[in-house]
Amino acid sequence: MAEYKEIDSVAVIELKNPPANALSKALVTGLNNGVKRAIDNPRIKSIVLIGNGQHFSAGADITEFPRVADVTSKQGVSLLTVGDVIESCNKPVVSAIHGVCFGGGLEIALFSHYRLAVQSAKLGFPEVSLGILPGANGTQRLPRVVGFEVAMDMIVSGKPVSAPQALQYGILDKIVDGDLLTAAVQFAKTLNTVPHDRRLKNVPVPNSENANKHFEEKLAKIKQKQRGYIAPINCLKAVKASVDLPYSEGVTKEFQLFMELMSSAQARGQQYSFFSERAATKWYLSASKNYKVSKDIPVKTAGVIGAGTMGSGIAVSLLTSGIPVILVEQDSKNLERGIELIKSILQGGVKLKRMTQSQMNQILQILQPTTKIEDLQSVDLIIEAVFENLKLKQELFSKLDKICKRDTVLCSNTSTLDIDKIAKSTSRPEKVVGTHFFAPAHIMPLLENVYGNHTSAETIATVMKLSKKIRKIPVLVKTCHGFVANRTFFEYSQELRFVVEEGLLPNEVDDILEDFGMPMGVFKVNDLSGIDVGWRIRQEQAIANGFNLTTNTRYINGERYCAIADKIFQAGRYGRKTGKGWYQYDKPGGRVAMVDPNVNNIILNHCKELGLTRRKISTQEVIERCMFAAINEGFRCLEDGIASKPEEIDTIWLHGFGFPRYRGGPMFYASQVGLRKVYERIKYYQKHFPETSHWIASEMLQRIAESGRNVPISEWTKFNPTPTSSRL
Ligand SMILES: CCCCCCC[C@H](O)CC(=O)SCCNC(=O)CCNC(=O)[C@H](O)C(C)(C)COP(=O)([O-])OP(=O)([O-])OC[C@H]1O[C@@H](n2cnc3c(N)ncnc32)[C@H](O)[C@@H]1OP(=O)([O-])[O-]
Repeated sequence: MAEYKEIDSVAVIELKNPPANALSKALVTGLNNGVKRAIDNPRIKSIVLIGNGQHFSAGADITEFPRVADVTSKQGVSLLTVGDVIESCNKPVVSAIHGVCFGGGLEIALFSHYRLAVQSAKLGFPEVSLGILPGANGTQRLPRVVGFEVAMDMIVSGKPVSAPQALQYGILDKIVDGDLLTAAVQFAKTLNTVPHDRRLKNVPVPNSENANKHFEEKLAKIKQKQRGYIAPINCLKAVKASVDLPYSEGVTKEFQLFMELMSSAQARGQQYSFFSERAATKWYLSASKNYKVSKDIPVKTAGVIGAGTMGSGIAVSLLTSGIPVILVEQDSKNLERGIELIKSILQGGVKLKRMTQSQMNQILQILQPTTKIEDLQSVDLIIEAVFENLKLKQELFSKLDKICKRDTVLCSNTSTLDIDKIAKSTSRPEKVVGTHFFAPAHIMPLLENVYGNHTSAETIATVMKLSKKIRKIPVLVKTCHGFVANRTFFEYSQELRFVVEEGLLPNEVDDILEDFGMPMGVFKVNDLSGIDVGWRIRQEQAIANGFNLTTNTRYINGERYCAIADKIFQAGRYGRKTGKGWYQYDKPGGRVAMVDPNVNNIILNHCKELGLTRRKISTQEVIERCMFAAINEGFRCLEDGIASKPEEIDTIWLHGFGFPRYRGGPMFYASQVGLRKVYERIKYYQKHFPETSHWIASEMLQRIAESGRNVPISEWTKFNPTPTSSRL
């Protein structure tokens, strides 16, 4: 766990806990023993701490966090005790850093007397994203090096800094070239004693004159931008304590704030999210087809068909990851519009200093716009982003099948359509796969990849690998209408339309959802995505299923239907783009949503026409109805084998719909409410709304709820009554 060796008069202690040298109890104990051994050996004059493998250390071992008592135990060796041993050691201790030096890893480095790093190293305190704060005195030590303002920014944002930036801030003493160990040992040999100011607890916080002002400003920003999150606030308070209190009292304050977070439900949700994102990327179809063994096809060039908002965003994601793109549109006018869109997205990146003008120009060099689909004949992968129409997509895929080389992977950016039906139009169904991007495609992190019955493991491996390359968080699901994202979101939003039909106004519903932690209420989301888009999808579905959908429709095949959205469409209110939808906007395309009495009239008249008596609906009822409807559908996705584990559903909601990270995702939220209660409430709503089939409880949910025990989320799939896939 921590390997000890001696190079001349220098003791080298190597942190070794693959893959990221997480500071488990065992590693911390090994480190402590190593430092003590070096202290006890009179031949040793200085000590180097270094990481084995790719990183110095990713910080405390998060897998040990559920056992809060272990992490904070005063017994045995903790990060704090080893930190004290390092700092008080009379032999100089040098941390030699490569890869990442995060969280507890950076705290170890700040207990050390000197810090060296290679150019590519990254240093930071990401604890805030796990719902906690740097609890091994990081909030009291970093400000003593970099000053209040920089420490506050680093700890509250959780964003790492590069080695050159860390050198500029004074976190590093030196950046070294060549072999890190050799350089660190050489450096350590030049050191004899530990000067007073090399022990950070002895040093005052520099540049803290305006701390009160910076604190207030930051607090206001957090409350606005990270509404509902408690960790950033406690991080901020802890850093402020470094200015307000002497070191010994500051660390006590840090401990108190740390413990508050550590025992919070938010920290549980955020830490679950960390692991669920990783679990979701691990796909498994069978022993011979899974993320471990299946090989991908390298994607050196790509094609994008359709240069609308989606296609342009997808092209930007590929281009900015260094993948040359051939962009195809049907005519030069649309192509020109797409190129302008791409340029304006890139220009936005230049404005935000995410890239330079010359980097933008280089990116544009690898974009090849064309109106000839034949130009795609030799690309490795194509993503189609044309209008959501099955016939259109089938025709396109059939054409691509004839044009492209045999091993080109054909992806559809469909958000609902059955991948098998698209694949059927080709002679290579094994190469056809869904890549469902979320708008805006160059920003939203989620990529819902969809496999059909014939999609090969090689094709899946290719899109999963590509997703990571283009900085997306991929989740693999099986094909069905709407996949996981839209299947679950549909039930959520449908239930909220019923709530409006029964008594609340759209803005009242949106306020409740935003207080719950959603970044935007569902009606604002509708306005953003376009009321006309939803209307068209409903109409297409109606036509496909052979019924007529009008503003008078109340039931479809005995199922309750709410036509208010259709009435909003009929009034020419298509959403933000027309300056009016569920809300009134400051201008077409504007962002400022205002309540519109005309919308309220449409709703009230609708209810009058149908003879519906409106009623008061509580916040609890709104949350239960939309969340439990989505959760029940999530369980059905598991039953149908569309999703293979709850973590996939949660990752989709976190990164596709901005579900609050501190709640973990809808399935995790259900686990926190308790599945017994969720099940009982679903049964209750089924009794009250018998004409809505999404209130028929999933059998899997029922089994878990009736098992009589609190089944952990990791064991839920064992209760699946109809596993349709062999996936784990
Ligand atoms: C009394 C008070 C005591 C106070 C104590 C508190 C001390 C401290 O302040 C708190 C912390 O340090 S909090 C910590 C603050 N630190 C952070 O928040 C850092 C979180 N980690 C990261 O940012 C990224 O994982 C890396 C950049 C390290 C690697 O990225 P990459 O190359 O894309 O790879 P990848 O796929 O991401 O990870 C590979 C594998 O490593 C696993 N794993 C990773 N870190 C782990 C950890 N700390 N632990 C356990 N496991 C960790 C990860 O799960 C995965 O496992 P799998 O089974 O293969 O799926």
